[in-house]
Amino acid sequence: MKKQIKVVGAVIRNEQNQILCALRSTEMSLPNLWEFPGGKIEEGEQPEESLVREIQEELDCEIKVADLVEDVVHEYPGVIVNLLTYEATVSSGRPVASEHAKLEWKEIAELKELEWAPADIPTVEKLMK
Ligand SMILES: Nc1nc2c([nH]c(=O)n2[C@H]2C[C@H](O)[C@@H](COP(=O)(O)OP(=O)(O)OP(=O)(O)O)O2)c(=O)[nH]1
Ligand SMILES: [Mg+2]
Repeated sequence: MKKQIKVVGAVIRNEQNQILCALRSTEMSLPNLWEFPGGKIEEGEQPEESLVREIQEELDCEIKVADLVEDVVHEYPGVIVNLLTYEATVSSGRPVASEHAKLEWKEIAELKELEWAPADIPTVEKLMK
């Protein structure tokens, strides 16, 4: 059976209603694709807790997590990913990329111009509705 992983991603919005988009680096899996920053849920964690932890690790800032945006199951060649995306805002600090190649704040209308990781596309579509 294919490995299944549970992953959380943050749809971080600023005061101008822009969304923080993160480009995966060449050292990561799915290189050069855009994603909502986040990562794997660890044992015993609630998804919201994982997201706060992952954003602290990856972006060195604190977020406040709000509503669920999408719950997507996507089958990649080697793994099945269950991606939960949540609305979030920065509550302390400023996002700085430590693992990603870059971070960009984008207008909702600009999101479709980026090349997203496949599991993220339903979230992007939901945001554009
Ligand atoms: N974080 C995140 N991962 C995603 C998204 N879309 C998507 O397909 N993935 C995939 C890529 C990875 O195979 C998997 C987990 O992502 P990850 O590399 O961020 O995991 P992580 O932060 O826990 O990092 P690590 O411990 O494995 O180094 O989910 C997304 O929007 N955000
Ligand atoms: Mg990650």
